[in-house]
Amino acid sequence: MVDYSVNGSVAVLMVNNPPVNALGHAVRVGLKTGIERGAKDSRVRSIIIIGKGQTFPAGADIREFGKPSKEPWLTAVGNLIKTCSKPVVAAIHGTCLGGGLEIALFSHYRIAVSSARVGFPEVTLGLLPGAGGSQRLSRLTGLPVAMEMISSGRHVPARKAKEYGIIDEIVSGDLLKTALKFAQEVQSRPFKDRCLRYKVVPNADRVEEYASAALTQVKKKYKGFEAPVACVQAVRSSAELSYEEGMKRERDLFLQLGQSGQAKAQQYAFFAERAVTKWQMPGGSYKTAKPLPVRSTAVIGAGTMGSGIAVCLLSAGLPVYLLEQNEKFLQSGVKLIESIMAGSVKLGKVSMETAKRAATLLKPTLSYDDIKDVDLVIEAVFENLDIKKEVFSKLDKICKPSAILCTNTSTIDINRISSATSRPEKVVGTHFFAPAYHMKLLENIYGTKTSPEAVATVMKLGKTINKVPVLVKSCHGFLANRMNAPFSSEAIFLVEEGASPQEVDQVNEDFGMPMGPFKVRDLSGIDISWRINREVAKVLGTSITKETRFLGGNRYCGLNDDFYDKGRYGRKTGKGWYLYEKVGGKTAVADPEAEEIINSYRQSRGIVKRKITPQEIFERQFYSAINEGFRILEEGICNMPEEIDISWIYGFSYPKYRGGPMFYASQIGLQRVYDRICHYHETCPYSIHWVPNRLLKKLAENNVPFTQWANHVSKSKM
Ligand SMILES: CC(C)(COP(=O)(O)OP(=O)(O)OC[C@H]1O[C@@H](n2cnc3c(N)ncnc32)[C@H](O)[C@@H]1OP(=O)(O)O)[C@@H](O)C(=O)NCCC(=O)NCCSC(=O)CC(=O)CCCCCCCCCCCCC(=O)O
Ligand SMILES: NC(=O)C1=CN([C@@H]2O[C@H](COP(=O)(O)OP(=O)(O)OC[C@H]3O[C@@H](n4cnc5c(N)ncnc54)[C@H](O)[C@@H]3O)[C@@H](O)[C@H]2O)C=CC1
Repeated sequence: MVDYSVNGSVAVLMVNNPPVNALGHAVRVGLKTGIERGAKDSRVRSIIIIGKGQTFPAGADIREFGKPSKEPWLTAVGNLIKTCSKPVVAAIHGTCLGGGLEIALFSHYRIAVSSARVGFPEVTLGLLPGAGGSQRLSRLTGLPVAMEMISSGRHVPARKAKEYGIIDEIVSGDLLKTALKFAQEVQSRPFKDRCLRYKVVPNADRVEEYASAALTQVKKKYKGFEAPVACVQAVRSSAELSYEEGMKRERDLFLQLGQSGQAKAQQYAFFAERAVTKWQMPGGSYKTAKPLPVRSTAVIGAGTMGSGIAVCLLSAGLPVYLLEQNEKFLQSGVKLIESIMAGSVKLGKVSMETAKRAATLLKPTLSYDDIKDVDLVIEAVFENLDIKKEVFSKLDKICKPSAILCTNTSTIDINRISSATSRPEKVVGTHFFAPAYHMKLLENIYGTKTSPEAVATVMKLGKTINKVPVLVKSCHGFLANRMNAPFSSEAIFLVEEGASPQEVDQVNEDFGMPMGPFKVRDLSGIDISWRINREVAKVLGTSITKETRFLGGNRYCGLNDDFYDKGRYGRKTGKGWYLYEKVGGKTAVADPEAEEIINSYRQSRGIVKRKITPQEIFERQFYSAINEGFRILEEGICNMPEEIDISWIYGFSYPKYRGGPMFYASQIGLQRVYDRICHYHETCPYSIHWVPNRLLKKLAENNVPFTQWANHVSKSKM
């Protein structure tokens, strides 16, 4: 795990623990023995720590967290480095993160190649640097930088790290060779004063000012997360306490966070995000299918979603033909793209160069002839099967045979769309979430005839455009929207029965959702849900009228339709469930006119308003979604609960510190969740989504641990 060799007068400790050289127990033992050996070795006058392969250690081995800790701890290894009688040089490439940066900061010198990145990402795992990082970094960089770096987990490029004082020298050429030269040079220099613990924290007297600014910022930016606040407190203690006391404070905070549910959930989410990349479908998987190259693209429909999708592609440097049905819509799409880009530049999310390049890569058109040679097309026209079929039939005729034809439909079964083409194997769903340029989820959907090659192509595309792709099998609503349907319907039923949209939204926001379901409806457009409901009715061979109380045997509430009829489509019309300051406004306030629509809806149907508790609001929305999640697993729409949780985190901004709805259910206890679902099945019997799921029942009765749920999933997908 750590290879010891001597080159002239320099000992080289080469960490060899692929893929990221994580500081697991064996590596810590190896480093300890290596330093001890180097200190005793009479040939050796200085020591290098370096990573083999891709990277310097990228942190502790996260898989060891929560298990009984085994000595030596990282702090003990670090103390050996710090007090070593010979100078220790950390030679950095790749990612020097978390425990890796702790090791580097314990070392007497740090050199790095320019492509290296350093950081303390512990906060993203619900933790803080636990081996003294919060005490040492501030002594190097000063309090504001240390507070920002540690509470954000940001990876800092080597050059910036040099400006901050973290890196002593940026080097080029072969890292080991350069490090050997450097390590020889420093042998004659005094190095005891290089030990960071003896340094004074710069501007320590301004700690109150810095800490209060940092706390205000993190509470706003990372609302609900415990770790960022603790990170600021830990750094703060480096200025307020002695080094020893500061170390103790950091350790106490680390242990507190380590025991919190948030850390467990965030660490689960870390591995879940990686697990979903290992996709499988009948006839292929991430291991066997090869993606086709995507060098040029087209987006059909330049509305809300089409424009956002175009921005994603353009930002990744891909040329985009933007095709609309007429000049007016085309121009408004182009304007939308320009304004999204300008907004992203203003927020520092996109560089000016990227925005300028994007403008040259965008090719607005009204002609299908222009797109005949593109590698991949994404359709984002109205959510109407007939229109989509017409578009796909045209694409089939015009596009080159190898082109991948994608649809951004939010609900329609891919098989119904691909049936309009002669190449259903090339048709795949690429479902973006609104706003497409911001939300990270890309729900990729395969139909019965979609080829693994087409799937591999859109899974890779997802990574290229910086999304988190999750693969699901086609069904009505797919994974995310199918689960969201009961969640969202229950929100309306609750208002129908007596809650206000504000009360429902508040419960969701208190739980950690960034926006309640009514604010979300206003954002995505009440006209969109209106259209979706009509499509559902069409599939069911029926239609929706003022009298509709059941759709397909399921409870139906027409409140959304009343808002639609009044032209209240949400933000886009300046009013929906809320009132906005202007058309396209963002500030939602309660609107007496909306309340009036709700009241008259209730009156006209003889509904007597009742008081509904926050607990009932929470359970009816989240538990109905969880029940649907188990149905999705049971049917093999996805392979594992991680795919559901990641879809919620990146598609609906579900709070990562709760892990995702399925993980949350495992923490509540499946028996309790199952019992409450049975209760609502009795009290709200008119919704199919309350029929208690059999898989959930089985897992609850047998007390099956979360890690084994996937073994009970239908294998029809493989
Ligand atoms: C490094 C990356 C940026 C690389 O990204 P990429 O190339 O995209 O690869 P990935 O697909 O992400 O990863 C590849 C593969 O590697 C796995 N992996 C990655 N990182 C880790 C890891 N750190 N541990 C384990 N496994 C890892 C990943 O899962 C993939 O495998 P797969 O899942 O099978 O596909 C990127 O990977 C990345 O960002 N990684 C995480 C970096 C990170 O977060 N680092 C920080 C970790 S936390 C840390 O370092 C904290 C510490 O060091 C704490 C030390 C404190 C010790 C002191 C405690 C004091 C109290 C103890 C006292 C107790 C006793 C008492 O006194 O009572
Ligand atoms: N709005 C949302 O939150 C989300 C919507 N979706 C899906 O994305 C698709 C598009 O939705 P929005 O962008 O919201 O709709 P939109 O109404 O904002 O835009 C649709 C655009 O398609 C154009 N169009 C219609 N027929 C066309 C044709 N034959 N050829 C070329 N252009 C045509 C229209 O002129 C319009 O500009 C739908 O399938 C919807 O279900 C998916 C995820 C989220």
